[in-house]
Amino acid sequence: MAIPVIDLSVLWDSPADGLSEVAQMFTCAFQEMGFAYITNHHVPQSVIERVFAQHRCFHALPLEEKNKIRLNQWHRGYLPLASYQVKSESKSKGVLVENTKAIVKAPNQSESFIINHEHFEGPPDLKEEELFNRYLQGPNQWPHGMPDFREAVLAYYHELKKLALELSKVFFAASKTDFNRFASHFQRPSIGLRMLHYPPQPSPVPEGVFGSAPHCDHGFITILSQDDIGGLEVKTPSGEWIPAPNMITSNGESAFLINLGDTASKWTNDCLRATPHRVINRSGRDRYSIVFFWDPQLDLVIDTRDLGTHWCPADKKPNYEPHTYGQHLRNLLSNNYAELYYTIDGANSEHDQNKEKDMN
Ligand SMILES: O=C(O)CCC(=O)C(=O)O
Ligand SMILES: [Fe+2]
Repeated sequence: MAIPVIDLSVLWDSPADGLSEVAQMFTCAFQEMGFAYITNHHVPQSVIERVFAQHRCFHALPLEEKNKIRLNQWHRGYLPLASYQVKSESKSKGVLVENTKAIVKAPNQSESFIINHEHFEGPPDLKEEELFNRYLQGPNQWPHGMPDFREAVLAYYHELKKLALELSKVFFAASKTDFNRFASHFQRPSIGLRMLHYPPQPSPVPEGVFGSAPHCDHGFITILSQDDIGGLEVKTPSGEWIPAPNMITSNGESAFLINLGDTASKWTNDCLRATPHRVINRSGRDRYSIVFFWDPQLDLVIDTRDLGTHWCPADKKPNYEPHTYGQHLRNLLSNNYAELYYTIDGANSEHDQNKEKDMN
């Protein structure tokens, strides 16, 4: 079983017909494999190459420099090598597919630089200082003296935002639902952009040690870009791990890999799949990837019924109770990351520091 390729050309060439055509390909891809390459995505190759060049420069900095911007309680900054171990188990279509505790024996063999949406992208009626303390609404951290890095990352970020919005329209077209009903929930999206460096893993790779342990993503849509080192693997519905290498199209452009997170899968009543994936870097070389997590506003209620009866017939009860995306995200992050967070003055943050705070 191969990872399908979705060519987005028709989306730009004839938007109305193109949308339903792409939505059909999207449905096929996500009912089955749960991963797809997208080509002709309109993100300039120069923007991708520039951000990867800067990505390498950042991770080549001395550890001391990177540690100055350690991951803070707004989930922004630098996460050192092997500091984080995946704990959440993975379900796909409601069925346990990765018993994480039994499989994972070591922290992820990767280091990351993470930015999220800019905190000033918050509700227009809130003052910045109020917003500052709200869940996940804080400032990004940037390495000192690297203006080119910041510029390259933000250029990439803004291109991917545009692309992700188009992919959201495809999701709603696949759900036979008018995107405009939800557009406002994507005006202040929850975005995570994670730039991962995977040093080569020793050979043979010990059992249970991963660059990225098997997991499903938690959110709505993920857009991944990677170098040509390989190492990413995707679990097929029949339980086989298959490689998901970088793909360069005939016009010399890098394709993106896209997948759905748990939120999208639950929203569709498990009809579309969130698929487990993992990274093992057996190449003997350094691997670099960039993951763009595109999620709705934290207060959006995820309710299958809001997508009509396309994914769940009227006479059936949906598999999940309605819940806000913020509740889901908070559970996930506090389960997996909270003890890693550093406050601005360098001390570890309280585990549940933000528990009682507002969700917006
Ligand atoms: O680095 C990769 O290729 C995948 C990383 C990933 O799956 C994630 O960060 O969620
Ligand atoms: Fe992932």
